[in-house]
Amino acid sequence: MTATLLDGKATAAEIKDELRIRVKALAERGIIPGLGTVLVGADPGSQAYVNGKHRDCAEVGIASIRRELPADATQQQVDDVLAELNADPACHGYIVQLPLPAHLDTQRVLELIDPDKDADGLHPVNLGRLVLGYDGPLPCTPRGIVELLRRHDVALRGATVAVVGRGNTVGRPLGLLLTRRSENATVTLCHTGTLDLAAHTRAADIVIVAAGVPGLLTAEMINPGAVVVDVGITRVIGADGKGRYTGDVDPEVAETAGALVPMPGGVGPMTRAMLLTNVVERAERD
Ligand SMILES: Nc1nc2c(c(=O)[nH]1)N[C@@H](CN(C=O)c1ccc(C(=O)N[C@@H](CCC(=O)O)C(=O)O)cc1)CN2
Repeated sequence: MTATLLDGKATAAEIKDELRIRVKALAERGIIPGLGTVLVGADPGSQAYVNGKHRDCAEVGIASIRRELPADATQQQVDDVLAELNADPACHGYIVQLPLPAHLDTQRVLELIDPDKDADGLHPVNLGRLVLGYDGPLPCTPRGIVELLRRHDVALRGATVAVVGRGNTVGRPLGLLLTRRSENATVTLCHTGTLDLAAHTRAADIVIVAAGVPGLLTAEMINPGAVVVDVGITRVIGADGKGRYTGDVDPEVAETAGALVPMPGGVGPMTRAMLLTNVVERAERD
């Protein structure tokens, strides 16, 4: 391996240390930040992610508010839980764990979250604020990627960045974030309709892959020395019959890249740290 690994787990731990201090300062003002989670169904992956969020809260002193509904919950039951959290003064921000069961209307659910309590930054009002360059909670994964690169001195100003994937949670908001005046990167947003993906990734200083296609980015597709960020996380069944998570970046990329944000241990822990940051920032505005 030649690439320097940019360790998201260690950076997230640093951020949690900083948040612990800010949470203590809030406590002195009589404010305890509260994060709510809404989990519908019993998908083991989603359960593990929600459990992780509550472990993180306990680590930094944020209060946890958990709401769980069965997989066959009606839209009305979900709407009622959101109305309850919107009205709860102890809840500074909350998330609805995605994906939701197919019979539920994800767009409606995201729109019912009070934009002021939108810890994930995925409400249309907050994504609109991002488009317009206004302040607001930022989506956690894009924010985590930018923060990780910043803390590892990866220059964005003037850099060319290929973002692969145009989803609403990562690719599209990431493109917006990277092209803000404060970041000033030049972004090419690639997607399934892109004709020559490798031509775009090869031309980039930084390649960020959030396509959900295991091994999509191979070593021949990058400029030697490029910075590569693996956002993919797909559950696959290995040759041993056991399930495991795999990223969008082929392992051989580590021989050609200058730096690599790996999966696991890269973007995932940063996503969790940014969720806590969004909640603390919201509580600091009280
Ligand atoms: N409402 C939301 N739903 C979902 C989001 C989200 O940001 N908001 N993102 C993903 C799931 N997710 C958080 O919810 C998440 C996924 C993975 C990780 C993580 O730390 N992964 C590890 C590897 C896997 C593991 O060891 O379990 C890593 O990258 O090191 C954190 C959060 C979809 N749903």
